[in-house]
Amino acid sequence: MSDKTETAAPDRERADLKLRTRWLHTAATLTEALPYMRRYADRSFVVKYGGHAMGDEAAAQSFARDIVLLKQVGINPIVVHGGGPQIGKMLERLAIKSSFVDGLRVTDQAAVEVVEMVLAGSINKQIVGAINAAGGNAIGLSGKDGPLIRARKLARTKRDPDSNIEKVLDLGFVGEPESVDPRILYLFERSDFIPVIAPIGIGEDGHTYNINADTAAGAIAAAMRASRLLLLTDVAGVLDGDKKLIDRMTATQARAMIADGTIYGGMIPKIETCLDAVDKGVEAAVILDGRTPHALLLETFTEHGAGTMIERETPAA
Ligand SMILES: Nc1ncnc2c1ncn2[C@@H]1O[C@H](COP(=O)(O)OP(=O)(O)O)[C@@H](O)[C@H]1O
Ligand SMILES: CC(=O)N[C@@H](CCC(=O)OP(=O)(O)O)C(=O)O
Repeated sequence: MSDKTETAAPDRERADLKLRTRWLHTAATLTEALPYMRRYADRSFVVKYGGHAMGDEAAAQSFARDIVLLKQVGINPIVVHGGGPQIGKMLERLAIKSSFVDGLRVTDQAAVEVVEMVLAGSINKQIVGAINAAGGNAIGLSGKDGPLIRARKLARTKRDPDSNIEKVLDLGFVGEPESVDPRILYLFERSDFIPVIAPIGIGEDGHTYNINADTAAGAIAAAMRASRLLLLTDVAGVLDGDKKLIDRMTATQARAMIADGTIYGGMIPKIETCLDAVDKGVEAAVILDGRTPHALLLETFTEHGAGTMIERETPAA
């Protein structure tokens, strides 16, 4: 009995010490984050949340909490989401065939109806619900609201390797942003509400256009002169030839890696979006792993950051 009492006191002390160390650690983390909070206060961060990054329930909740935290400390997060895999599943269920050209979904009339239903309907509302459940106030929009995104049909050409003739490809109702009217987004800057945007645009012809979510996020970031464009995907960032993560790269490096094939497939439009965004005034664009817990917070509030940052080329002196 007396033995028990004698061991209980040191145990309690050890537990107290552990707790105190944890609190000190939390305080240190907050202090470390302070300069970043001050630097980014009132600045816009456009966060593209990809369909692959959405992953499981826990990842979605972690993403939602991070977004709420960004808003809480005075940053203006603008979420633009994808949903490629989810659109694919729905098209399959409805037995509507779809194919891809250079990472873009060829979208006919039947497909575009499904794309809008999945993106602006179920996925948009899932993300809005997750952010609201995490204590935020999210509002779902598509590029047709406002209208935020006026789209034009995407013109794609491809050189036929046999004849060497440039052929025009018809991708159906795939669009690219012709213009972005950011006025609706200014209203969110001055409120507690967080916009969550589905990458759909409206054409001059009155048609609904399916826009690649990276492209839509880049155009919105440029129109908002955002401080950051953050693209959440399902890899750690841009990997070099030895599969090692590159933490910073310039436009020249990125173009060389596309030319030598180290960057390929879905990473090409992502990099092109980043290069275009920094060219148009976004301070920096980052490609990072949306499956890593709190990737957004690590990137925003720590010196180390996360993923690959693509920076504007500084002109030679
Ligand atoms: N150099 C590279 N580093 C990292 N990923 C690359 C690279 N080149 C190509 N990729 C591919 O790009 C993919 C990310 O693009 P994508 O699948 O379109 O993402 P998302 O669905 O998130 O938009 C990676 O999963 C990887 O297969
Ligand atoms: C034209 C085009 O390809 N649009 C995409 C839009 C969704 C998207 O981009 O989603 P992820 O970011 O999850 O890939 C599509 O139909 O899949």
